[in-house]
Amino acid sequence: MDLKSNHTSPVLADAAPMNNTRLGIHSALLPYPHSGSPFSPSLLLTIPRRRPGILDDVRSSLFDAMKSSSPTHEKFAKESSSETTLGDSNIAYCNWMLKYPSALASFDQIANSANGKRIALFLDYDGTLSPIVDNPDHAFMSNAMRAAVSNVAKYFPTAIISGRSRDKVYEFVGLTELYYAGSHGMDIMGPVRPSSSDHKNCVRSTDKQGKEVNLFQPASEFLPMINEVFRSLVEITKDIVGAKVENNKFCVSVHYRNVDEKSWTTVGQSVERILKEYPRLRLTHGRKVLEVRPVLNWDKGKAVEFLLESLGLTNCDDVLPIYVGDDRTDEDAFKVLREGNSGYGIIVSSVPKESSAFYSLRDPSEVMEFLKTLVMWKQKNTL
Ligand SMILES: O=P(O)(O)OC[C@H]1O[C@H](O[C@H]2O[C@H](CO)[C@@H](O)[C@H](O)[C@H]2O)[C@H](O)[C@@H](O)[C@@H]1O
Repeated sequence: MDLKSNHTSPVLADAAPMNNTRLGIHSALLPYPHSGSPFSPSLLLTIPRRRPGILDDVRSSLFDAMKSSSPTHEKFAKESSSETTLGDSNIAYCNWMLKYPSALASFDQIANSANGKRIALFLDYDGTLSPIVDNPDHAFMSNAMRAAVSNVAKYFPTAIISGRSRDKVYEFVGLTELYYAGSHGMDIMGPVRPSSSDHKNCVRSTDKQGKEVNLFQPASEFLPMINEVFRSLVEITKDIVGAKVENNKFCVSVHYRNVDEKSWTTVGQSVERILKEYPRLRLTHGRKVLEVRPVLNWDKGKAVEFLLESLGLTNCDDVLPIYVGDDRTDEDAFKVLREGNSGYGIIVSSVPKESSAFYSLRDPSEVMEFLKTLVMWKQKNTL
């Protein structure tokens, strides 16, 4: 089966991909050119194509997007002023915290909102539970963090929602008492609920312990395409020193953290060249990573809604979902909670960045403190 077709670039402008999309059915965006799509129409996204003849703009905007995907302290200091010092960037961070207060310093406020409510906890993995490291295969979480997550899960339903493949993130976390969503929410293993079995692409399955679970994989039809594009991306980037392609099952990551900055454009253009042949795939940006994923109206925000529904926690006034994450893909979840006025997003960042979150934490060690504080608060309140 030919998985490709010649359409113009599927690359989305980076800033706010979802704002540039229109929901609805579009036959050209079906994963395969056949009728009777397995997708619910509302899961299909249409994406505006770029005008031809603006290649230079495209190149520089791609490079800018790649550059800004994971700002460092030094970069932020340089951008703030020509004579900045570390003190200035601290001031900028403190100013930023006026808008996104520390979830630790504001814990009493969070606890007040949580009084009499059931907290549901959603945690991103990379940069949230584990520090960002150069080698994605070595992004291990500490035993102390594992213990903190395990403890918090004793009191609140807890799910990990990651861009990694579900198997990989489970391998890193290794806790059976959690729910896991991999591939940016396109691969969810959650509790069995009669309501969620109504969803298309939802099947009963068993987890590694033999427990009955619901498996939701809205992008399952894309699997052959993703595997094919993974191989092409490995091939096209094989001579770029430091580039690494990771197969995350329903999406592919092309890492450029270890690539010399002079070659970042080459990485970006190589990915764009491959994606030109796959109009049903799109490109988004993460932390020094380009993420190739299906054109599907499904993201971490939808995954949160799906899990809440599976847990029987939808439309309940006494539920407070809390989502902790560091990446642009976590913004979809922050938005769902903010727009629904239903819970709190907590952004993990040591530099100021615009976010739909309510609170902030500086790094994974503060995330661990926050999880421990939640447990202590719950224990105190259940005595
Ligand atoms: O949703 P997440 O759990 O945050 O996953 C997002 C991506 O995380 C990983 O990449 C990032 O972390 C790596 C390890 O610290 C780092 O080397 C890389 O530069 C970061 O982008 C993961 O490897 C990707 O596949 C995930 O999509």
